[in-house]
Amino acid sequence: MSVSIRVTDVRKSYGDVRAVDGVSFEVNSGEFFGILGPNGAGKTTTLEIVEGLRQSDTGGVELLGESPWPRNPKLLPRIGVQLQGTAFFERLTAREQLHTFGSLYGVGPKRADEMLELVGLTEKAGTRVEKLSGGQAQRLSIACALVHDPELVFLDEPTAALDPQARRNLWDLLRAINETGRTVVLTTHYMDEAELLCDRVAIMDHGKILKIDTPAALVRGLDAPTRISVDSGNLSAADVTRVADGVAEVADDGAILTFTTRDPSTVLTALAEARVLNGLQVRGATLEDVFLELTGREYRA
Ligand SMILES: Nc1ncnc2c1ncn2[C@@H]1O[C@H](COP(=O)(O)OP(=O)(O)OP(=O)(O)O)[C@@H](O)[C@H]1O
Repeated sequence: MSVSIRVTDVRKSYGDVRAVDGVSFEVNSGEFFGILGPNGAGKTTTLEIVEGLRQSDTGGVELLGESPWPRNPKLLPRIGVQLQGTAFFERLTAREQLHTFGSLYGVGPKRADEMLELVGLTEKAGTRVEKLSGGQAQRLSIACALVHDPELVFLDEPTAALDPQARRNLWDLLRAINETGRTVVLTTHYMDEAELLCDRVAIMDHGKILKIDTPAALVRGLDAPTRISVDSGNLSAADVTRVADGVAEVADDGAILTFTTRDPSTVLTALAEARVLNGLQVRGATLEDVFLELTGREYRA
């Protein structure tokens, strides 16, 4: 497997703020790689340094075997960058926007129209960019990042501010892009998005990478108990401990009774026999629990 991106001990400060504080990671060719962290974690700054849009204070970046800084024109046709807060040319239609972007790379109008189709915007081809919805604008900006068929795509919080349906549609699109063999690097502050899309995730906070692994391995590494909840009213917290051995952290908020166990089979069997499974929800650990374990605090995007 070849390495597309190699980042070694990169640092960047803005005055007193250490935005990126000794970050190292590698991204393999064809991988879907995520940088996950709350607001201000340093994701965008890291990405901009890797893309060659920003100079690091110290440390090294190798992008497709080249140095992205100082600005490296050889890399431009090979990478696609979708920026946070899309900057479109004003007063152009979606199609004109994409044709203009394409022409900067010597890409003809046919390919630009194919991209419009790929992101599901053919019907909006004649609509001015300022009239597009948030989700449509995000998809157009992704089409702009892909129009020259780059082998590596960077997406900075592509689903921020989208409604749940639009996010899901965009996830399908991003998956399809990765399945064509392109390397995708995405930043996000959505745990579920990282868990669902990424082959590997770097969890970032306060300018540092806390851990990198597959979402499954990160969660497995926690060895966390299973969380079970049922409607309260059918049994009290005291009943739970009586009904089933090995439960802990019993909490009743008046509507839902929640507790944890390391022996879900036995507990669920006991609850079923006691006929108190109404409203049952069973949840394993998530990346949210991983973040809590790593930082000692709840995740706040
Ligand atoms: N141009 C800048 N000048 C000064 N400080 C900056 C600048 N850009 C970022 N910062 C600061 O650096 C830190 C990291 O910011 P960055 O945008 O990289 O984080 P992020 O993880 O991408 O956050 P978000 O999810 O909000 O985009 C923050 O404290 C931010 O306020």
